[in-house]
Amino acid sequence: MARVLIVEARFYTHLNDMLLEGARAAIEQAGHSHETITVPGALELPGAIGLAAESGRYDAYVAIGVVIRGETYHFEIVAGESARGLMALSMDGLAIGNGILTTEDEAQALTRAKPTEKDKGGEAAKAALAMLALRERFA
Ligand SMILES: Nc1c(NC[C@H](O)[C@H](O)[C@H](O)CO)[nH]c(=O)[nH]c1=O
Ligand SMILES: CC(=O)[C@@H](O)COP(=O)(O)O
Repeated sequence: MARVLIVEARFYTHLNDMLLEGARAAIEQAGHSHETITVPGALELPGAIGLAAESGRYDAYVAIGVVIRGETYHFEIVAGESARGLMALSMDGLAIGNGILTTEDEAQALTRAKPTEKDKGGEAAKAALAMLALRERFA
């Protein structure tokens, strides 16, 4: 049984709850255990996963968050840098699923967050588990 850490940027509570539901269901259906920690925003996700990885307690990580375009260039920073940070951690060998939605509006985010629709939380959890399986295969 793998130990999966879900790291959630709690910026849009109602959307996060749906992403979390999907991620937890996917991990449980695969027979693994999970814990969840919360950070303020998507920019904190890579740093939090990096800190958690140093503990050696977890086998895989799922990053959950929602970034919705506003009026300024801030969207590009938050969306791009959070993904870049996760990618850097992946290249260091961590098994990570990226469940950060980056959308134009709330309607796009809602469709993607709902477990009964695009289920991006579940998709990210499955990606993390797939990367863990690959790591074990090449160990
Ligand atoms: N605008 C969004 C943010 N912004 C906050 C940053 O992620 C960060 O917490 C802040 O700059 C302090 O370091 N975060 C989201 O998750 N979603 C957004 O739409
Ligand atoms: C991530 C964003 O773009 C957003 O939340 C910030 O909005 P704004 O650009 O209107 O300050």
